Amino acid sequence: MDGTFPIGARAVSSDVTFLAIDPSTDAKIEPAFAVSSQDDIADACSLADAAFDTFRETDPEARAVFLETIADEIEAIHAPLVARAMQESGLPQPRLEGERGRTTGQLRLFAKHLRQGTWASVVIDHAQPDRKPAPRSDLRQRRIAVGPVAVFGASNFPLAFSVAGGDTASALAAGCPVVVKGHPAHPGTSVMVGKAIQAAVAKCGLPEGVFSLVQGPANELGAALVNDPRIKAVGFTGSRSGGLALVALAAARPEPIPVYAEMSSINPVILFPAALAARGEALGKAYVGSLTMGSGQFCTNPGIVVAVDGPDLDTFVEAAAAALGEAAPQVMLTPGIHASYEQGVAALAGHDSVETLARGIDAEGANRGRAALFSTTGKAFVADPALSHEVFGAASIIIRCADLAEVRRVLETIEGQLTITLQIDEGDHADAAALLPVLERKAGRILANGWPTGVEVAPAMVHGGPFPATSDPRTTSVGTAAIERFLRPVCYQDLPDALLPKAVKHGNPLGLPRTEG
Ligand SMILES: NC(=O)C1=CN([C@@H]2O[C@H](COP(=O)(O)OP(=O)(O)OC[C@H]3O[C@@H](n4cnc5c(N)ncnc54)[C@H](O)[C@@H]3O)[C@@H](O)[C@H]2O)C=CC1
Ligand SMILES: O=C(O)CCC(=O)C(=O)O
Repeated sequence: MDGTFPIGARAVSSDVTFLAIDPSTDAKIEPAFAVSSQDDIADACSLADAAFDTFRETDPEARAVFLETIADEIEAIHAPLVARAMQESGLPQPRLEGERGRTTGQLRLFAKHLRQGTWASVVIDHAQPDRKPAPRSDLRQRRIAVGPVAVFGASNFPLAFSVAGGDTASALAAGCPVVVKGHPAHPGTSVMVGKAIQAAVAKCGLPEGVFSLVQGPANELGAALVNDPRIKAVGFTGSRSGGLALVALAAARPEPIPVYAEMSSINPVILFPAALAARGEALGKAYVGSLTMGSGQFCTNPGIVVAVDGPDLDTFVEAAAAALGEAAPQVMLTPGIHASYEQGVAALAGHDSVETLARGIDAEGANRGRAALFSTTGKAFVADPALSHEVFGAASIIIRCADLAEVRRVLETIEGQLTITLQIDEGDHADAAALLPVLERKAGRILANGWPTGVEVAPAMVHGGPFPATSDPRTTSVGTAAIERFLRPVCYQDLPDALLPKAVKHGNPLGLPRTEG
């Protein structure tokens, strides 16, 4: 690895460099990586703009082959890539092996989606020259790519939500050139994946500006990228403050653009009475498994549990506290994320209305996240919005409610969520059904008798939700529907066949599915 980053077909170096940090030791890791300059951003955006018209009109099959080639290139560097990602993130090998599989699987799923063709949403309203009182024109609608897209890699998924993650895969599938702003926590991983994409661009004979990667430790870099007039949309996963900063920048541009930011969520889990009575102990153990997985560094982490107080909840709490007390400390992603976790846990521990139920095993060593379990009452939770703020890491609050009406009030109080989980048995169906309309207003995904962590990458998936889970609740950042963020409709009225794009030509040369009327 040589420390350069890919802009179009070039490998760019700089005298200004930065180093990654191994969070398990706080030691700096070689090599030094070039910091991108404002000129590099302008170059990347200019190349992306130049590539746009050619890339967006490639046949779906050509883009499908491109996505598959990226997957192949990433697989070809599997072992060194996983090794570098482990060093830079502190995440264990099996997790990163799985994440690599999810990344390449995601690219291949978008390839399949492109071949299937519904994404183009072709609608043909045939001309009705004899219609009375006025004839109808021939109207043909398809969707085209919005333009070059800026993608911000996430710290907590150095592969699946980073340089070749879901935002990049969906934007490239749509036909948008992509400029990634790599997360400064994993520059080596970013460069390795960025160069794999660069190789795929060359192998597929695509214009070089289809992909570039810029990186560096400063936020200003990301701000400059969002402000570049050639960028037409932004994909982001990270903090609420970061996401909102980008939304504000994008809205203040002379030409405002959409920002699809996935930000904060506390992912309530509701324990309904019959389920709690039947399997409180098992639920307690399983909950801690989901909570402590990956040191809790998932935006889908179960941050609150809501249930009616009583002996059955006590059984759940005892099992959860016992399991959490044995939870081994895990290295967190960055010193900053660890510090902000410690701060969040200290604030909860010091809150007058919050009881600390258990802490995970303590350990020597840098950036070790020690799990934490708290409880409070429904009344206290409703009274203090601070208790519903995300603590990013393995911390969670059990909310003891007086009755199901208070459970409902708690759910009505919370902000928008990525997920809400129901633990239900048949005896709970009526109570759950009564609550469902409230839950639908709050979350992008409602699940029963599972746990929210571990999002399936599939056509029906919604990884989104009302603010602050995301900045735009109408879409998803995971699954094939994510492509819709980067497409817009264009209608062709009475254009001669010779001028029509292939997608809407009379003979349908691309064989795309059509709705005709
Ligand atoms: N909900 C979620 O999925 C996640 C939440 N987080 C939260 O974010 C905190 C910090 O973690 P990070 O991953 O570093 O997230 P972050 O939001 O601070 O940074 C993510 C990316 O956005 C850029 N960025 C942030 N603020 C910016 C600004 N004002 N202008 C331009 N660019 C900006 C950063 O340079 C980085 O590339 C965590 O402690 C945690 O609370 C982090 C990861 C995932
Ligand atoms: O739970 C998952 O698999 C995905 C979580 C996620 O999107 C995130 O943490 O950013």
